[in-house]
Amino acid sequence: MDPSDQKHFTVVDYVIFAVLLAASMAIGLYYALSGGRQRTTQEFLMADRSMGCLPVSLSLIASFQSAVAIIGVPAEIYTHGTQYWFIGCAYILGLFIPAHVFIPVLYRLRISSAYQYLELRFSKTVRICGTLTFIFQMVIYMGVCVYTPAFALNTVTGFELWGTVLATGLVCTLYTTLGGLKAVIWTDVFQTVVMFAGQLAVIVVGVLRTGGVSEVWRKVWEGNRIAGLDLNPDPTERHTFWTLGVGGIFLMLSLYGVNQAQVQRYLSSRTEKEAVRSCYMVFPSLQLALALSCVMGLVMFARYCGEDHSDKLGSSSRDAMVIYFVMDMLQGLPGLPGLFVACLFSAALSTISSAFNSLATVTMEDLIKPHFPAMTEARATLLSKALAMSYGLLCLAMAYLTHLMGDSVLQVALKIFGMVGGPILGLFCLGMFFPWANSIGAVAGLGAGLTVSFWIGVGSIVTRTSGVKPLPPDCRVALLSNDTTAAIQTALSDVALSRPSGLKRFYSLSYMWYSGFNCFTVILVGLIISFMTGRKVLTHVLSPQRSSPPHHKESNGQVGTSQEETESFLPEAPFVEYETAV
Ligand SMILES: O=C(O)CCCC[C@@H]1SC[C@@H]2NC(=O)N[C@@H]21
Ligand code: NA
Repeated sequence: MDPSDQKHFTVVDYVIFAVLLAASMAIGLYYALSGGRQRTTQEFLMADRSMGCLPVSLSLIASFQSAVAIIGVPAEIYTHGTQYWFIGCAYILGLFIPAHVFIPVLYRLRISSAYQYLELRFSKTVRICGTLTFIFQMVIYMGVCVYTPAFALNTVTGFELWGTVLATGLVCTLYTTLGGLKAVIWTDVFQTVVMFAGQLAVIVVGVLRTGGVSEVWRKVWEGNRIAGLDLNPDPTERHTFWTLGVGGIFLMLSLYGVNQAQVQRYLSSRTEKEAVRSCYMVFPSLQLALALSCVMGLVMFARYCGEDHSDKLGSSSRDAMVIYFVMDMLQGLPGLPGLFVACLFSAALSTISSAFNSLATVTMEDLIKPHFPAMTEARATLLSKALAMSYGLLCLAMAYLTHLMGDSVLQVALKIFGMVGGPILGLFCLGMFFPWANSIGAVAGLGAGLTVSFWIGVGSIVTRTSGVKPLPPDCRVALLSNDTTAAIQTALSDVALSRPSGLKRFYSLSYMWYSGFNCFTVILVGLIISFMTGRKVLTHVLSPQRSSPPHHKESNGQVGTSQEETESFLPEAPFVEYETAV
């Protein structure tokens, strides 16, 4: 991109960005110096289980609404139209099921790591497998989240790339390490507000500069960006109501039902009711977040009518074009470009800090504490902080790796969730809904699920055949009579989608089905292996009906549940050993 076209920042913009980092830092310091001063893991990792539903719900949004969505969704809408908006239909069951199935089971166990459930239900091995899979998923996802805003900004504005990544990563690591989960949740609240404000500013200015609402509507309507209800049942069709509205439910369950970052927020709520309420409160905010990013894509389309600006942006993807659009809109309005940069980094920081903290929690609870039961609270807290710091640095390394991935960032993130989050969801479903599943079946199921998911995922990258054709690129085309446009569309679609067959068809499964498909693979294989290896029938499973396990008052008034108390809560009924199936 030639320097003359680069959009520059005024001093005000840099100041606003610095204020964002400073405010986040201040919140971190406040929680490092107040309350219990982060001296126990209960406080550092679980916020003393004292949180209310408002901060928890905003923090739940912030955890999986990163710069990837802020940049990737408008690029998606600009290129392919509003079909993606139907993922909003998945939020209904995608939040209702976590609120009434996953939260009751996990909250009553008074655990810190979601994967402790897997040991209680299956075995320590299954727990370790779940934890390692989660760590793998979040480390890659973190890299994408750190890299996205820095790369996009650098392409368009010359904003110092690695300096930004470093500044963001270090500030985030610091306040997460100093202030623990309380700081992470309250910075999430602050950053979510900044995130919405930034997107709203771009939309308002964009609409005003593109001739007003009616003009924008006319252009997006004639640019056939307003998608109808596409009920095409073909699972290889990238975005349809089924892949987004139904496949998206499994994506949501893998994130809002069993992902440690979200489970930890439910567990940090002061009561189970608060946790359920926070889950309900996510719904409107998530719909708002989705609407803002979709509308931003529509305004961008109305502004550029699908023209290709690669001459200005060089080879960079549509993602970078979103930043180009924002700078084009906000140029000359001092402070607004800075607000949008703050919005972008708020989205990134709030996701990364949640990832650090949840990674430190599971590493501590699942991988370290079981081997050092006698470790003192002080040492455990110090170690947790060291872990948060080291994950922070690892994340910077992952950012560089992202540099090497292709694809639109939204697609990369959603594929990661589908490929890795899907099998973990399958593991929890196997445990909660299938009493006759046993540990061997669980491990085998997870292994099969991950194998199949990477087979499809890698296969789809290698055989990138049906590269989805964007809709007609230009408004002018759309201004033709509808049947001409339809004729062009048909011609395009016939040529583009040379119907893949056999294995190629398998590879071209929509990535929005990865979560559901992999979840079912784990369950299916898990059940088959369980039947083959002799069934242990649980007379009752850890289900919502059960009362909470016994717990005792610690000396400092804290409520705790010791390991033996949890075990006493376990289905103590004797396992019934069946003859191994012939
Ligand atoms: O924004 C990201 O970091 C990842 C992309 C969005 C992840 C999923 S999509 C469904 C749900 N809605 C969100 O805003 N985030 C999650
Ligand atoms: Na975020």
